[in-house]
Amino acid sequence: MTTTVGQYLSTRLGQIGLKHHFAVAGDFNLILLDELLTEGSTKQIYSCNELNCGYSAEGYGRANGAAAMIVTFSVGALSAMNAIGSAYAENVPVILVSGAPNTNDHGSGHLLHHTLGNTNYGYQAEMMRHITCATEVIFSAENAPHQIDHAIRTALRARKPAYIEIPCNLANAPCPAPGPVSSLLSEPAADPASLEAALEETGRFLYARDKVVLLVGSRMRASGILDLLPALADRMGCAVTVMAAAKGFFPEDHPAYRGVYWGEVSSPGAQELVEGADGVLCLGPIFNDYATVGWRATLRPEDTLLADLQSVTVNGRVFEGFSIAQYVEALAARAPRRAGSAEIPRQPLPAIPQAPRDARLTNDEMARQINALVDSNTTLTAETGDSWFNAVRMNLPGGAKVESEMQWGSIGWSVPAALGGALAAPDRRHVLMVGDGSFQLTAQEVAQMVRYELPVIIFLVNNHGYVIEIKIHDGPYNYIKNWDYAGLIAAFNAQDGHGLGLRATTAGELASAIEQARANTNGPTLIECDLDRSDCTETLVKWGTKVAAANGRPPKVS
Ligand SMILES: Cc1ncc(Cn2nnc(CCOP(=O)(O)OP(=O)(O)O)c2C)c(N)n1
Repeated sequence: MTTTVGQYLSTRLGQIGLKHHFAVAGDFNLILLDELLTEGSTKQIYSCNELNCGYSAEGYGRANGAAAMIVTFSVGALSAMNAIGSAYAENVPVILVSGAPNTNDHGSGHLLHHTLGNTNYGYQAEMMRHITCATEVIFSAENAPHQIDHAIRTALRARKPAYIEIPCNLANAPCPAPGPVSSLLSEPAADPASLEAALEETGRFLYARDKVVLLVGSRMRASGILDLLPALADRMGCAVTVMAAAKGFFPEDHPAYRGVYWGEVSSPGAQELVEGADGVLCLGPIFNDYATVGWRATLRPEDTLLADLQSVTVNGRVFEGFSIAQYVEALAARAPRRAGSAEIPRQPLPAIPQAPRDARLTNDEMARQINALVDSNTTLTAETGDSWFNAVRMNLPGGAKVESEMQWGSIGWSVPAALGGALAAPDRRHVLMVGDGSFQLTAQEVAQMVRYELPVIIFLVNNHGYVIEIKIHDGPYNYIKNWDYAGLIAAFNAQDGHGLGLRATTAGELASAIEQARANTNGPTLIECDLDRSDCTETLVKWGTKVAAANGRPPKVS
């Protein structure tokens, strides 16, 4: 029984749970795209460019567990690399598939279009090795199944992107048909001795302490066990905090929840709670410069247990040989009760008073009205910028989710990512907060939201410039050309669209726009929120000055 290389790939993508794949056509991938259409396991979704294609796949992978994208060689794949970098940094398994030159051209001395103008076609795969967990260049149809399975299996296990290169003359070449997909989906069993040793050392850490706090980090997105965390909290009876990049990873209506720990820009009481605890059990944290507010929010190593996706470090020992899912599942069944930290009451987030309807729109009023829109079935995507700080200060109902990109932080990510998330989870409400600066990088993907009739509610935060950069370090380079953002929708609709573009300059106009957005279920609603440039969150100002100081550290004199 045989199939073709492209249909083998298509079958596998459907078997691992994808319902869509993203693509931009190019002459090196057209036959491959045909094979995917013929096999039909996943719907082919088109993007305006390969960078947006990658961001959409990354956003889809966050909601769906994995994603795939098909681009053409060199001019397509190199454009997608920024998005694959995001998938790598944010632990999202995106399968990047690139069409490639005909196998007969290798070693022929032929110069090919779209290449660097020499006869070495291997540079793309070499570049991809640095930002993927597996890179497979297919040269024979017979070996293609093994290579495709290896790339997908590795991506799923490592929670990282993988790269597959398919020559244009092999996409419809016959190859062996696939065996059971279980060989791609099975997780390696835990090493019993290592897991037991880690749990025993964890017990010694916890029994020696009373005021222990759980701190949830953004790598937990890749763990697949966020729904297990309340059970662990209930078992231990301790307080739970989340890092900013993990906002929404623990239900905020759970009695143990105590807010976002982000150093001096934490939720009220969270910094004192975490830094005053005699033990912090960290799950999947990323302590980078932004998360530590310029290396100022650091925990005492001797009082920190660090549980990462494939290892646990505690009491000066490191344990591997199991996944964080296996570790947390076992811990939730045997951890000692450590309720001291939960005796400290939760401090509420400062309430934002409702502005009069005719008042000039402010950042606070915008955040208040967006927060009111977020319900238990909402996914809120927050772009790099003051949108991070607006998202972090919101009160989330249980079930609400927040997607951000605080490790990679590539502006423009959020617009295509919100499209991907909306495709992956059509039963949820999708709300996007994106600044004017970021929006200008990937704005055209709103046209694809119109095309695919995705009712994403977009809050375009027009504070007239790169305000996050202004707060870090100002200069003429932070001021951008203003657009008629609401007016863009008319261009994107182009006779056949259901997009809606609205502009809000007062509290009342915003309230009315949100009501219209709720009713617009056949396409995106872009609400341009016009703010004064000086109007941003206090936390952004405080955080920006500290990050600027960290960037400005003088070189060490040796
Ligand atoms: C691809 C990429 N290029 C440049 C940067 C640096 N950067 N980070 N944030 C910004 C400005 C963001 O401005 P907006 O989206 O308007 O956000 P806010 O004004 O802060 O609400 C830049 C220019 C970046 N983070 N990513």
